[in-house]
Amino acid sequence: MIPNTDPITMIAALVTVFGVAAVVWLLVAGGLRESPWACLCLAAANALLGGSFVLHDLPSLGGGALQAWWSDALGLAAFALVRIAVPLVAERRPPWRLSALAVVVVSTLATQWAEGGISIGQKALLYGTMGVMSLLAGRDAFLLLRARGLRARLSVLLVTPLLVLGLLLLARPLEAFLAPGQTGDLNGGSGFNIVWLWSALVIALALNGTLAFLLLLKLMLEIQRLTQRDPLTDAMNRRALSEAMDAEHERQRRGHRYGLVLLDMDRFKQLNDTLGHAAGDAALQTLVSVVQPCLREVDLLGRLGGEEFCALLPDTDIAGAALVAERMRVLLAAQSFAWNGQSWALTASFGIAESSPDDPSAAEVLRRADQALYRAKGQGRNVVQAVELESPAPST
Ligand SMILES: Nc1nc2c(ncn2[C@@H]2O[C@H](COP(=O)(O)OP(=O)(O)OP(=O)(O)O)[C@@H](O)[C@H]2O)c(=O)[nH]1
Repeated sequence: MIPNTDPITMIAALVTVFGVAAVVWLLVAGGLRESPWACLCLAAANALLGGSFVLHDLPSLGGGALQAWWSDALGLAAFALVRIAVPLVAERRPPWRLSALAVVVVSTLATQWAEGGISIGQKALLYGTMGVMSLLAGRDAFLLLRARGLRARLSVLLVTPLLVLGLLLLARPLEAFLAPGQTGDLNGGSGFNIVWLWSALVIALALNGTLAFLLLLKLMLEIQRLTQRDPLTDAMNRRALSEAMDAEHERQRRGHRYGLVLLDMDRFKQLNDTLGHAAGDAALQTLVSVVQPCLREVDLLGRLGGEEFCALLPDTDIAGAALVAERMRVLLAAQSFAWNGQSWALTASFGIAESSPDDPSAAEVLRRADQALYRAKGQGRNVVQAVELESPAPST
């Protein structure tokens, strides 16, 4: 049951919520330094929404159509900012031109009407645009959450405040059209207005919560990336790859063999000494960009340290690993690498191994691949080598 509250009290509560949220977003923008533009947009959106309600309710301004129009225009600009903020959280280009155009066009058209009194058409245009912007922000947030790997149901749940708010905004002109003159202004204490204000209050809180969650999710994924990725090459780091190898070794108990391709850049120290450390870093990035496309989506590439990398190939035998390694070797040797006008032939040596049910752990498979790599280096580098599994001793 919705309590029968005085609309002025409800509006005061809404203004307080928007005011507090604006301050919190400002503090987050300044203190966290994460997605500052998105946070500033959200601070401004909350401030504008609060301002919109204050303007709506301040009798000292004399009321009238123009004051009401200003109040709605601030609300419109606030929704444009929410629409812009969602892609900004994901560091994507926001549709700011379209949103600004919508604000300018709709405000201009609405001013014309405001001069002759607020019409149902004006309401439909203003609230309709706000509602559509809220729905579009909800859609963008949904796509963002899905792209970050969240399940569809959870994503829908999280963006529900934006969608409900969109529908709530669309309900106002519809209600004005269905019952003209019945409810009119928000200050009127009609049942519809009270329900609308209560819903707006709850959704204002939920909306800010959703947007804060988007930011938190981004931070969590960033932390996860930092703990699992090598910062220079963006390949997996040694610990993450080793965990993936252990998991794959477990899967082997259910009959899934896997292959390893261990690769080590040739004469990397010489490259560093001749062209400099920065050139060495660029060469490592080039190596990853060349070998990564040789892998399937299920394969994983990790940097074990220095100029040594390892590719984990699930459901792959030694022949498959040899094919992948040879493709990598040929592509890398064909890659032209130059630093400050000086070209350098990039090559790598490869050691491959296939898991066996007799291997006690993934470390044993890696040890064989390392043996093979050592052999490849001994054979003059830029070659692929394998170490055959030792066949069990014949029983006597
Ligand atoms: N630029 C750069 N150099 C690194 C990095 N990590 C390790 N190194 C350097 O990589 C070099 C590795 O040298 P070595 O282990 O002798 O290997 P190599 O010169 O490639 O010799 P071979 O493997 O036998 O062909 C060392 O000079 C390290 O300082 C890095 O992240 N960036």
